[in-house]
Amino acid sequence: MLLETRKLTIGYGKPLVRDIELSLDRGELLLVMGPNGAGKTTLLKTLAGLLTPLDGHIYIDGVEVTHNPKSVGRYIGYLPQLSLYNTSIFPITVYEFVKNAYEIYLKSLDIRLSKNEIVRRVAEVLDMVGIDRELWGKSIWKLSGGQRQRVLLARALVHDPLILLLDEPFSSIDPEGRKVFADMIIDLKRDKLIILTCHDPIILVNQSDNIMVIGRGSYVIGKPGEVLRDEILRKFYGDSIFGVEKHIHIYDFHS
Ligand SMILES: Nc1ncnc2c1ncn2[C@@H]1O[C@H](COP(=O)(O)OP(=O)(O)OP(=O)(O)O)[C@@H](O)[C@H]1O
Repeated sequence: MLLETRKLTIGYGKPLVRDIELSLDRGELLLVMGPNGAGKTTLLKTLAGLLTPLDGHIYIDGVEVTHNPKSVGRYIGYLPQLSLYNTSIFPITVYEFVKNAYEIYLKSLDIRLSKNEIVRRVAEVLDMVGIDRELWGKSIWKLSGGQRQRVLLARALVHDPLILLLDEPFSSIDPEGRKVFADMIIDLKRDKLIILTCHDPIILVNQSDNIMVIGRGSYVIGKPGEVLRDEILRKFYGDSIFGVEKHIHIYDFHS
């Protein structure tokens, strides 16, 4: 298994969700759902080594990484929630944003590449996510929401990680852009494990192997058909769930 957790308890001082047991492999897509404040971002940050779990264990490729965040870096690409990037702190171009992240990664692992190799990889990954070359010199704060998400995806992908953690990647993307972004994710899924938080599972439900719903201190995980059921979702979302024929809709008050 590429990523496993045993009795993982996440939270800030006091537990948000206890005893999370995950067993996930390459080529899989896990959608993580749950109401606002349930702990979705906290889970992703904990798996990314950015937060220390309150209890339990995380294994990548069979090796325990729980208290060794440095060892997680090469495996994981993390796309944070866009809201974190809404304010411009300092001016940085699209190209520099991805290049800086790559250089920091290489330095952290003491990997030496030539300038040309770095330039080639950054160009390759920006092309891969479909960012036109005329945008490369533009400040990332001047991009549209959808373009910025692509740049964040490029940054998450630049070191070719096996695990991609995507925190609400569809926020601020219009329906057409969502479809394009979803197709990119489906393509990446071929040789990676992807864990993605979202409020509306519909867009990727047919490609997901498992769905996890977290909330009220607990969680459930299973095949989409086992989890996306009225009585299960009602447990986590209460009355904000309503079923219409075979579709389940969730009110998204997030934005
Ligand atoms: N740095 C922090 N310190 C203390 N508590 C925090 C911190 N960050 C988040 N929290 C709290 O932890 C809980 C879970 O937050 P988290 O961001 O993981 O939820 P979420 O499920 O991702 O929510 P959303 O759907 O709104 O993004 C919330 O109650 C939040 O206020």
